[in-house]
Amino acid sequence: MGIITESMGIRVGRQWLFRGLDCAVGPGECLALVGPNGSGKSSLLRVLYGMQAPTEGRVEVAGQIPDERSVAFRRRVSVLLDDSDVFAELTPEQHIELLAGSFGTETDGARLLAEAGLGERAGVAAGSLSAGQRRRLMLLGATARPFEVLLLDEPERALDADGRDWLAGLVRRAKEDGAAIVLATHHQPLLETAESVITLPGAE
Ligand SMILES: Nc1ncnc2c1ncn2[C@@H]1O[C@H](COP(=O)(O)OP(=O)(O)OP(=O)(O)O)[C@@H](O)[C@H]1O
Repeated sequence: MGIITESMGIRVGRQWLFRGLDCAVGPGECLALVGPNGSGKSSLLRVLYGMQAPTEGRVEVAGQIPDERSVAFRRRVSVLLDDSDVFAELTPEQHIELLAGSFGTETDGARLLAEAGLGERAGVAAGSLSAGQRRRLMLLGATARPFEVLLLDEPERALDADGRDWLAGLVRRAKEDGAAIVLATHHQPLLETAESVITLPGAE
């Protein structure tokens, strides 16, 4: 089902970030968004997650008009956006247990945490993790659950070289599992996993 936009535009105040955006991302495909700071990558991802409506045009995600308040929508669409965060009081282990509980899935938390490089830190409060470790936990939170659509805003932020390799593997696996993916990124290996790239022009 994936993601479709038709003649979509977003205006902020009197300024159009972009207009006339037509795109289609099918299951197992990845679209990368690039463009300078302030060009509208995060705004576009927020529209795809139904946090704000587009100013004009049509958007369909996982077969419906995006609406982050809809539980059914949130179960099909997983996100890591620029304001995503961890639960500071809970440990990484507890994050994974919570996720498995709410989706009713069998999850090998110890293996996932070890692969994420969080094995040693699995039992400490997430609030005391380093920025890169928190980022790894957020990425696990977005991917260690079922989803049809995955939206990621600069997922490589705060990750070291090993973390970026691990992230590229997560994205490849999500594609193989049939997810439709849109990610904003400045990281070349992630761009290379994408079938298509949209460059938002930014201020003229
Ligand atoms: N809620 C808002 N109110 C006013 N202006 C906003 C709002 N959200 C975004 N903007 C403006 O819209 C423009 C696009 O912002 P956005 O965060 O989408 O860009 P971006 O491409 O993700 O940037 P970056 O690469 O810095 O993350 C910016 O000029 C920003 O100031």
